[in-house]
Amino acid sequence: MITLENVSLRYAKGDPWALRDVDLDVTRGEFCFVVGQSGSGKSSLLRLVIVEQAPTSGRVLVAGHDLGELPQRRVHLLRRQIGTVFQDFRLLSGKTVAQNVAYVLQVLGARRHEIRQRVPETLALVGLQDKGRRLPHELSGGEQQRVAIARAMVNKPPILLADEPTGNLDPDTSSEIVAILDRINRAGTTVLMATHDTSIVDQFRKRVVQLHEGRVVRDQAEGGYRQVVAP
Ligand SMILES: Nc1ncnc2c1ncn2[C@@H]1O[C@H](COP(=O)(O)OP(=O)(O)OP(=O)(O)O)[C@@H](O)[C@H]1O
Repeated sequence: MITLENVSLRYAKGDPWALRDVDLDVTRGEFCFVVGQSGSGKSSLLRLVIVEQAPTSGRVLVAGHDLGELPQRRVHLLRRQIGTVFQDFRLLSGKTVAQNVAYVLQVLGARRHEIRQRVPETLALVGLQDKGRRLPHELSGGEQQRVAIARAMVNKPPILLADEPTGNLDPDTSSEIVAILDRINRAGTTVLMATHDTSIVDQFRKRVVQLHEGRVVRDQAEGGYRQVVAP
């Protein structure tokens, strides 16, 4: 579903490498954490997948498309297949919860009856069926992040990217949010989540790809945040 082949990235000549010789293959239906210290390249990796950034060298394939060969006019079609969630929620403050979620479908030109059906369905998926008329500032941080997840999922993309989605949340709320991502993953969506939340990674035991100075230094099934070295 997401493949990086020998990918390196630096933002400008003379800069350090943000990513270096990265090989990664995330198959359909996987849940994969990308971990590493601040500046290790996690966000850069996600930016390549969403076509916000081209690699300096190497190949990136997403949902069967070689991004190096994807014409600019097709990029928006690929992005429709990728839901995104960020640390800072990025909701539209003047719109209600339901309007925030509906907006995506409106932009995609969905029919009104489809919007009327999909929005409550998706709010129920994240447990916010009773909060559709609230404004974002009337919600807790965890609830705002649920709205962001609903917005990301309302058009049923096969891929969900999450960049530090628990960065602004307390530990219990963080667990709830990742439990929702886990549920979405179990329903078939491929999830790639960048995080430096140690307890979340240890709790959920998914595939862990660890970056250090742009290189993959660990790729472990059901891993913890830190590699446990056998005595
Ligand atoms: N737009 C940019 N222009 C120039 N350099 C950048 C840019 N974005 C990131 N970098 C550099 O690329 C490297 C990797 O950064 P990146 O944001 O991918 O790391 P990260 O692991 O996501 O960090 P954090 O956890 O702090 O978000 C860093 O050296 C950073 O300074």
